[in-house]
Amino acid sequence: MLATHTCKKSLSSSSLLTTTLSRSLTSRTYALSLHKNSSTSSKRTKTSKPSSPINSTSTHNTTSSTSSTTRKTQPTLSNSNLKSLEMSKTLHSLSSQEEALQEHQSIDEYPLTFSERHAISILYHYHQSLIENPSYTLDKFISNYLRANKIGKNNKEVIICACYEIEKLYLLLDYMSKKFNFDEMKEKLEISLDQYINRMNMMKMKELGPSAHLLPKSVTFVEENRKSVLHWRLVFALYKEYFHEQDFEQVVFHSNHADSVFRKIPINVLLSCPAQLFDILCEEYGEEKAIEICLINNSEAPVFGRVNDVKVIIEHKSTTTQQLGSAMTNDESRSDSGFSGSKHENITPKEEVTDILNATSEPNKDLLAPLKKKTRKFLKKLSEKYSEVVGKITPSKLSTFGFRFEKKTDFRQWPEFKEGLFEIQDDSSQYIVDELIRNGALKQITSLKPLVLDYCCGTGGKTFALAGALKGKGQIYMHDIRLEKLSSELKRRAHRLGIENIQPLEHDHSHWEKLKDKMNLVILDVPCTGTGTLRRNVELKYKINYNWIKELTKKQREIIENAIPYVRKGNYLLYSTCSILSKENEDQMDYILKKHKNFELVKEIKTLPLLNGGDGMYGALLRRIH
Ligand SMILES: C[S@@+](CC[C@H](N)C(=O)[O-])C[C@H]1O[C@@H](n2cnc3c(N)ncnc32)[C@H](O)[C@@H]1O
Repeated sequence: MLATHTCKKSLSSSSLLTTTLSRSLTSRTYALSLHKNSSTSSKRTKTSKPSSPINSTSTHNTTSSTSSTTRKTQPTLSNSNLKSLEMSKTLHSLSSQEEALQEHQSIDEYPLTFSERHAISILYHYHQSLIENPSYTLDKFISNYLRANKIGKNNKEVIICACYEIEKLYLLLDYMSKKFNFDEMKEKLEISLDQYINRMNMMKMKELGPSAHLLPKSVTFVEENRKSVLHWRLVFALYKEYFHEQDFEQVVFHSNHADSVFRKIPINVLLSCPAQLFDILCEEYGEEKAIEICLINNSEAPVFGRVNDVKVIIEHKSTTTQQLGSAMTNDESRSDSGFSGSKHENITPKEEVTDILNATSEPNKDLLAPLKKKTRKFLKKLSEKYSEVVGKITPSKLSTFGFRFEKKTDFRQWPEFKEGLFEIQDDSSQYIVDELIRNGALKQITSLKPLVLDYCCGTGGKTFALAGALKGKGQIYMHDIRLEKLSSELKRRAHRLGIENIQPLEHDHSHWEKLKDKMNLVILDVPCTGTGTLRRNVELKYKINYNWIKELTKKQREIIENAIPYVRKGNYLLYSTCSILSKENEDQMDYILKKHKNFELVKEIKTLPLLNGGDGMYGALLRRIH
């Protein structure tokens, strides 16, 4: 979700310095304000010696230990003498630090902007928290962090992108930071960190005045974890030096550094791909293809949308679409989306929208062609309104309702998104729904009120993409082991997309028994390694190993066994993953076909992640013969 933010923004762009805090941390501005504000305290501390870069740390340490000692005794500080003693100590150390700071302004070669500091802080804390909670996702961690720190919109995008980019390359950056001699850089970073700590301490002391002994923990925390913070600063500096806003492949294979820096690094580390995963990819695809996949995993993930046919093509009463539609000719606007009037009156005439449900011919891509035409018309209007923000909006060549945004933005704020006229969904995921469900299973189902069970529904991605083909008929049962947690998001999303025929089914629901042998379609979008989506879930690759794959394939088989009894004779089962590993895909198909002789394979699709294209996915449609 967070990954929809742009990564093109420069980490050091001047827009980053717009917050009060970051402005006050810019060395030059800070020195100036210090000069103006500190004349009184300077007078009082004529005797204090200016410190060298090295003893500026010790000055700070003195301050810090004073404040932490004071913190411990704070409850007894009712005596006014004690208070003034404390205050004079604070002012004394404050002014000596000011002098030290002014002297060393020019040395800080690695000053950090507001966003950069937060990005480093996020990565550092995220890696710490993984020790206790290995399944914590970076997405979730960043959301929580940004909310807790009330980070504004402008800074958010830059912080998120920096975190994603660095995490993607972390194996390589970590290796470089440990194996290569970056002593000069390390030394400068150390000075920079000292200066940062000093500045923070002084700012806080000034802010707190007589209560300076209450110096916030965050600053002393940095000191206590100095080594780790320095490590992350080095990782960050290396990222900026070598990879930021540069083509990764060009840098590691073809740049001036390629020979001097990168040649000695093992290939999997160079690609920031853990050894086991790299071996698995090589085994399956050969080394050349494995390298290509890893390079794609290190590239920026494209953003695909899906035009919601439920609202845009089949029926509509949206004011936003009316606005978009008003740019069309009257004829177009009427036939394309029925932009006015009641829901049922506005279902596009049957002859115009292919009736996939009742079609009887063999699967044929052209069946979806009229829908594709309508999709393009809608996208044209969307482009006219937003091209300045998102660049080109290109219709997908693969899926019927899919399109790609050239640039990323916070689409979720657009009225068209809020009204459910489009959804964010990967192109390959849509392609599987088009080919195997819309053009496959649903076309063959004769029931006028089809029953569908989405057994691992998550927040409904696959199901919501097929819902338009049902045109409000039948029933979609939604199940997930985490249903309780997901159900509010599921309902909110369904409501936004205008889908009414869904029914969440709790695990212990009494209906389960009655549903056996009744489903026209069971969808099994099972939990998997996500090896087809690693550029979106950047931390995932570090978790993939043989053991986990073994556990997952076992779990997938259990889910298959649990769900198979619900398929009605003559009807369908869709098995899908966002993995590109045969153990989770073709091997599971072999397992089903061998164990359940009453099923036959109708069609299988596998995609690999593509630069500027869809993710790696697998889908197989099976039919229960008897
Ligand atoms: C790949 S995700 C599904 C994504 C969803 N179909 C979509 O398109 O957005 C897999 C889902 O399987 C669920 N799951 C895991 N174990 C399960 C089980 N034993 N039974 C049912 N669902 C399970 C997970 O909670 C997760 O939401």
